[in-house]
Amino acid sequence: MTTSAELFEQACRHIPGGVNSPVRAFKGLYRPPVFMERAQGAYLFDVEGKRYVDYVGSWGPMITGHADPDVLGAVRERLNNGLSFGTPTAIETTMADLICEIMPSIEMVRMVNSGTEATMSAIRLARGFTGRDKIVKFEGNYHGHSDSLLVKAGSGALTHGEPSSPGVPASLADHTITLSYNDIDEVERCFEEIGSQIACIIVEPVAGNMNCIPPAEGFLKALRHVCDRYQSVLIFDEVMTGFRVAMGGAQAYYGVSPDLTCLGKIVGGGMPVGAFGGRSEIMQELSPIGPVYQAGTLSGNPLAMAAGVALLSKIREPGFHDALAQRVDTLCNGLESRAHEAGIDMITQRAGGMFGVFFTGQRSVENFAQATACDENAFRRFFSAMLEHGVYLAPSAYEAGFMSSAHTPEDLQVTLDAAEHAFAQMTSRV
Ligand SMILES: N[C@H](C=O)CCC(=O)O
Repeated sequence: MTTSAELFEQACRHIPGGVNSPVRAFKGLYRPPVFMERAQGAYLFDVEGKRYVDYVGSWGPMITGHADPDVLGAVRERLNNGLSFGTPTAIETTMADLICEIMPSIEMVRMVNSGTEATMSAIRLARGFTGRDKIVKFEGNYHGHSDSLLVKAGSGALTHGEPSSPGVPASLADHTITLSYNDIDEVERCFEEIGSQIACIIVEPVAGNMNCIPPAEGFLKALRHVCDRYQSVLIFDEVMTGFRVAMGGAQAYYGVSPDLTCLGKIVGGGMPVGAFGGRSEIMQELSPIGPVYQAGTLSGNPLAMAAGVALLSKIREPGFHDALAQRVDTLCNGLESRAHEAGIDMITQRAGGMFGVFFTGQRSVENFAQATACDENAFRRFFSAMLEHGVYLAPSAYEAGFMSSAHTPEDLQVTLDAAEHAFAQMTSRV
């Protein structure tokens, strides 16, 4: 049997850092990443045969668990027709209709291949529509790895200590204004000064790329008002939150409509898919009807559409998201009470089917400064102990956890038992 450590060594020969996305590398966790062999329901199975209860869910898409038979069946059914045609196909319209029905703020939508493409394209469209260059984003929000957006970013960039990446021209980064998440006064001050130059605000309506930070009361509404006042475009990056915090995404959950929405993860059912859409007036600026260019050889790929349509159709069932949130509550309440009993400063934050664990004595974590002030060492010890006890959490203190409908009460109990062991180990080493 080849171990994860051996596979990692082999991978590092020809793949930078041995991984195809940095967050997978377990950097700073004092051990090589675990190589997985297969996944089923709530579980991952590694190459050495060990089973893990999984709360990463491929970073979000696996909301009904891994290898969902309905999603696999939909892909199988299409497979023999061919992989990709580079022509329109009817299932792209099925997908567009479904998205527009589920998220009424989206009147027109275009499919792309990843969340990064979705946000990058939405920014270009907002700039083209308004004729302005400057964009506002928030510190610790991550919108993929395109140049304009890789400034003071969260996710892997933050995990690896480089929230702003070399390789982004300073002249381009100059157009990106980064403000503090949840600080509406700062947003208002910025717009009072240069509002007429700002094309858009892009925001994660729940900041899931610096752990899990819900919006402060009134924050999203205030962004809506500011954008209306200055005719800037409000973009919700719902790559993570879309179809997860509620079927209609964070915009339904918090009752605020953006002008444009970026989607990814669940919309592709586990295949590489993204989408961006919104008000027709803006979307009609896109080529071939408008002048803003955006394209993709594999965009709207029929297999990917089949997977996405099958998953979206399945999770529309009434009660699905309430049950998911209920599981998150059971898990988070259980973690908090066990940490409390062990005398460990730890809190959880939640939004529908996503959650975060913070090692802090604070009562809540609301922004980048507070998130980065949490005890990363405690997180590392917790992560390692949980892994040892068969629970796979995101290997970073800055990533949200994801629940699926495949997680059973027994899986949650296994997780809470593992946490009890982990907290005991942590206190015995302090
Ligand atoms: N937080 C990232 C995406 O949402 C994690 C996935 C990745 O960067 O590979």
